Amino acid sequence: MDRTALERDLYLNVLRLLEAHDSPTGPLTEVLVGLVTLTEAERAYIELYQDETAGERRWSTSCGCTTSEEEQIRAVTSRGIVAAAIVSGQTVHTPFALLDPRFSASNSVKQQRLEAVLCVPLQGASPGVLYLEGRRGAGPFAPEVVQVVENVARFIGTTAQRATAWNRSAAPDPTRPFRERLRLDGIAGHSRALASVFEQVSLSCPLDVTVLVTGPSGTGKTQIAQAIHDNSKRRAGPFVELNCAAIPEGLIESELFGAMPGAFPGARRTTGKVEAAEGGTLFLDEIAEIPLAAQGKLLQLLQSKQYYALASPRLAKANVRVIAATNADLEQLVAEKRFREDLFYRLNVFTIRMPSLAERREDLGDLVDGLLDRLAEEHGLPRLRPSPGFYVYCEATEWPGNVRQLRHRLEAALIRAAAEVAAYIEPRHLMEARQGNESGCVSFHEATRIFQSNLIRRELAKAGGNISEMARCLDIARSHAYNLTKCFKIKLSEID
Ligand SMILES: Nc1ncnc2c1ncn2[C@@H]1O[C@H](COP(=O)(O)OP(=O)(O)OP(=O)(O)O)[C@@H](O)[C@H]1O
Repeated sequence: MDRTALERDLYLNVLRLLEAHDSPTGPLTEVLVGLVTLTEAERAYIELYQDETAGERRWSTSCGCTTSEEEQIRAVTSRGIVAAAIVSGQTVHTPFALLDPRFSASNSVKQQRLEAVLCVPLQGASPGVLYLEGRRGAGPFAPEVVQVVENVARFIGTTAQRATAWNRSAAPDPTRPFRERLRLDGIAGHSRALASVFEQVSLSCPLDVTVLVTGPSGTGKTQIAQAIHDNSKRRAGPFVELNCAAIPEGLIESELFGAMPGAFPGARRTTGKVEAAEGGTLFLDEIAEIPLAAQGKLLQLLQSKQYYALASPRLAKANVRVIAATNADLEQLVAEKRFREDLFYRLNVFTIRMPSLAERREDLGDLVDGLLDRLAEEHGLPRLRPSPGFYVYCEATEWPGNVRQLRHRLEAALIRAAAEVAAYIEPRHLMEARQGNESGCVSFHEATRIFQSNLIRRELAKAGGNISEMARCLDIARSHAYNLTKCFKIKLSEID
């Protein structure tokens, strides 16, 4: 087909796109196919952003890209070429990015050995680009081709935005009404199961009732207790947590209610958690572990809002709201006479059950993003984005330890990826954690081995694969450096 015919077909597809009533993703892909054919580009890609920094991607679609090529393009988008196009509002065209002084220093440009790139900003309310890369026909994109691509970019911006709106409206977020009304900081997810937990939070938070949060370990019960407090009348007061499983049996009463001198040998006046939570919320985690003797005193506190500190003759008043949590079957414990029935009924006024991660797998993507952001901040590490394959891997994995296990595995993956100075977090960064024990934790020995392996890999890469040079930098004998390289199965051919 000659160029004029290709151009005509391309503009026809743009017109069809402008008329599309349902999801415009299909017609947009047709336009990209037309652009690739006309321009002889190897790949075409559209991306829209949250803001001008081109940092947070909102939506993208591509033609001629495998998933990993799309990932590679994203590496460029966040760093240089796309940012330059968006910030200047001008087309960026380079016949050879690798030799172009504007971009040649960029790691991603170097890694991909980028040649011809044409990047045109989209017209419309949100920043975005139309990005063409590679030339099957060699040489730069011809000026008349650049003109056509600029024409197309002028029209498709608004439609691409419609695609993002369509995607969002296709999957309404049931947690949204609650997020708009309540403070639910850092609780990631948009599943129906999570929305129904939020509904229970919204019902219980304005009342001063005792709440029992149940559900498997690591599902976020503590977070929900905090959310109830944050949205209650007591939010300006303290939120005091006591993990009943973490305190030795003999100390739990003094820990909870405080003690006076003489309560036990060497006892001084100590403030208990009940007093510390005055005016606020007392969160009793792992409530099933509270010894029977302390259960009676807790019942008295719940019934009369009064208690005795150890060895105190004075009945103290308490203005606290109690939230308790457990992953145990309290009814079973009651049947086994290991938990007081009257206390169980007192605690069980309003129950919120946290679903396991298996019951809300659609939250995995949100959890991965939210946890990685938080972990990067906590450790002062770069906010590395996961590759699309990473999400797929997480979704295909069982998480018996729920969000806690996911968090630990992500933490290890982020640390590994950052140590490697990787562009993305990839499934292999997670997979190494499989060498950890069944609880998902990595032992000290294993963590040290992983650290050493990453260090050798990195230093070897810096030394251009030269073991003697790497040994000199690390101040170790060459034979030792060689053995380490062998022991960690590092292939010199993989080092670039
Ligand atoms: N929806 C969520 N969004 C973000 N982080 C979460 C979410 N749910 C749990 N987490 C994180 O997972 C970890 C475990 O959560 P949490 O301690 O609240 O679980 P738990 O159910 O109280 O566990 P346990 O029964 O062992 O006490 C915490 O680091 C928490 O921040």
